[in-house]
Amino acid sequence: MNDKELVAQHAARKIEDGMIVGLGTGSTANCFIEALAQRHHQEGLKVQTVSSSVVSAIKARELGLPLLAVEQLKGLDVYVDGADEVAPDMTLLKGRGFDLVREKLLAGASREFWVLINPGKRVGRIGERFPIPVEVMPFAWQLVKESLAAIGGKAELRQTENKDGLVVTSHGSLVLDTAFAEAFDSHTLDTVLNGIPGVVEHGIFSHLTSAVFCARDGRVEEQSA
Ligand SMILES: O=C[C@H](O)[C@H](O)[C@H](O)COP(=O)(O)O
Repeated sequence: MNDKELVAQHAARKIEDGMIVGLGTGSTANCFIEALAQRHHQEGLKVQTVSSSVVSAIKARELGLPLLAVEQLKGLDVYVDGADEVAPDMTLLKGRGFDLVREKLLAGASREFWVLINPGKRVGRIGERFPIPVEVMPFAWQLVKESLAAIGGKAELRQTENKDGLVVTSHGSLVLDTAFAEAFDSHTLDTVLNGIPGVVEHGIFSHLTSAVFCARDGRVEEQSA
């Protein structure tokens, strides 16, 4: 069993009968969906799920997990997802994929948010390895880019892998990947980004994480808020 499967199974074992479970997006979240489906089928665990992306919804449906639409939700018990960076205070950077808006919506609406990682995701500060993904309304990208420059951010529109077009998120936004030359306080930047007109969402997840489960040397370490 690899680290992603190990940490996914650890999280899936904590799910209880009757819970509404949010499914994240990405390779680690995929392992969790598989582990949860296994418990649902083998142990008769009764859960309802809601997905942060079309990809996760398709996977959940294929594996026979009961799936709710986000529109039906008034809240959920736990949201389980991976992350790109995790700071010591459990602030996250997410959004290397295309599903940032629904990911943050579900994380914020959930009673608990569990983040599944390996030690390679830990950083001293947010933005250490990746630029900050900022989702923008397509017509606003140039003006938002100027606003980001005014606070010290160098923003580039995210291109498709083979550089023949722009990435469009599942929400229909463009992404400005924004690097800051100077170290910044992630909570302050979170607030500042939230206040820029034309910004739909961004990848800093502050004060949302309840627990980080980290697979290391065949064991899972837990860090709780
Ligand atoms: O938008 C992407 C998500 O934030 C993912 O959860 C994140 O990129 C981690 O993905 P993975 O588990 O594949 O490393």
